[in-house]
Amino acid sequence: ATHDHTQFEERHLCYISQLGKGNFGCVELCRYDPLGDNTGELVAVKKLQPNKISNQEDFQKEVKTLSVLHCDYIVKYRGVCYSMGRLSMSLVMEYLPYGSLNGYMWTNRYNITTRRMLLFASQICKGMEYLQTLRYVHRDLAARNILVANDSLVKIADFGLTKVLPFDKEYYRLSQPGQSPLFWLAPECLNENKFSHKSDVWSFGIVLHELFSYCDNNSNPKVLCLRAIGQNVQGTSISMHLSNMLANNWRLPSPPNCPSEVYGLMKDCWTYDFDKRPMFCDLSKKVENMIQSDR
Ligand SMILES: CC(C)(Nc1nc(-c2c[nH]c3ncc(Cl)cc23)ncc1F)C(=O)NCC(F)(F)F
Repeated sequence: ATHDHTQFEERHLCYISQLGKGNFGCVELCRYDPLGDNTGELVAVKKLQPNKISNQEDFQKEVKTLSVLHCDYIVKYRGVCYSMGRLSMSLVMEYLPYGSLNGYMWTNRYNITTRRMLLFASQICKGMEYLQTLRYVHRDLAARNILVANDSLVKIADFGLTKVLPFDKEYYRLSQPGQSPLFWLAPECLNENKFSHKSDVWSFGIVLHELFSYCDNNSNPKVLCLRAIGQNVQGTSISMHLSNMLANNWRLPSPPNCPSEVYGLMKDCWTYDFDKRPMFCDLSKKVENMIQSDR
C-alpha cells in the first residue's frame, strides 16, 4: 500500500553516521528525507550483515518481535526498508538522541541523583513487565542495550536475542550455549542454557549494579567477576569458574555509596533459586516505594 508508513524507500534513506555494532548487525543513523530538503526525521537503521542464512532468519524474527511491541519503555519500531530488490531488508527504528545508557551514565555521573537512577530502574522494570505479558524473554538485558530518550526516560532496545516462551513451559532452553555475555547471566543459564523471565530478573539486578556504578568501565560486571575469579584461570572455562563462585554464594560487591536497600534489591534479583527470585511487578513496586521515600 502506498500509504503504508512502515515501508521506507531506500532512495530517501540518507546515511549520516554509524551508531554501533549490535548482535549480528550494525545500526546506522539516517535521515528519512522523501522531500529531499533535510526536513525528514532521523531514524536508526539496523542492517543485517548478510553472511549467514541463520542470521537472516534470526533477523526476520527480530523485526517481527519489535513490530508487535507497543510500550513507552521499549524502543519504537518504525518499519522496514527493502533493498536489492527485496533481497536484503533493514529494520527502521526511532532514533534516541541521548544514546545508550552506559555512555550516558558515565558522561553525566556527576549530576545524576539516586532518584534519577531509581526512575530509570522503574522504567526498565515496566518495560520488562510488558515484555513478560507477551511471553518474551529478552536474554540480553544490560545497560549497553538500554537507550536514553531524554533526561527522564529510558527504553529497552536490541531484541536480537529475544525468544518467545513456548505455550507449555516457563523457560526456553537454548540448544547450545548462546552468545549472551556471561557476566549478566543467571546460574541456570550458565549451567543449563535455561532462559526465563526469572533469568531476565537476574540480569536486571546486574543492570541495577551498572546504574549505581555509573557504568564505570573500571568496575563493570566483567572486570569485577574476572578479578574475583583471579588471573590464573587455567583449565576450567571462565563460565565454570563463575558458575562455581555463584554456587558458593559469591555475588558482585555493593557499588561505592550505593544505598543498602538498593544493594538488597540487587541481591534479591541474584537469588540462586530462580523460583525464589522476585518478579518484575514486585521489583517495580519496591523501586517506586524507594523513589517516594527518597525525598
Ligand atoms: C548497536 C547499537 C546501534 N549500538 C548503539 N546504539 C546507539 C544508539 C543511539 N541512539 C539510538 N537510537 C536507536 C537505536 Cl536502535 C540505537 C541508538 N548508540 C550507541 C551504540 F553503541 C545498538 O542498537 N545498541 C543497542 C541499543 F543500545 F540500541 F540497545
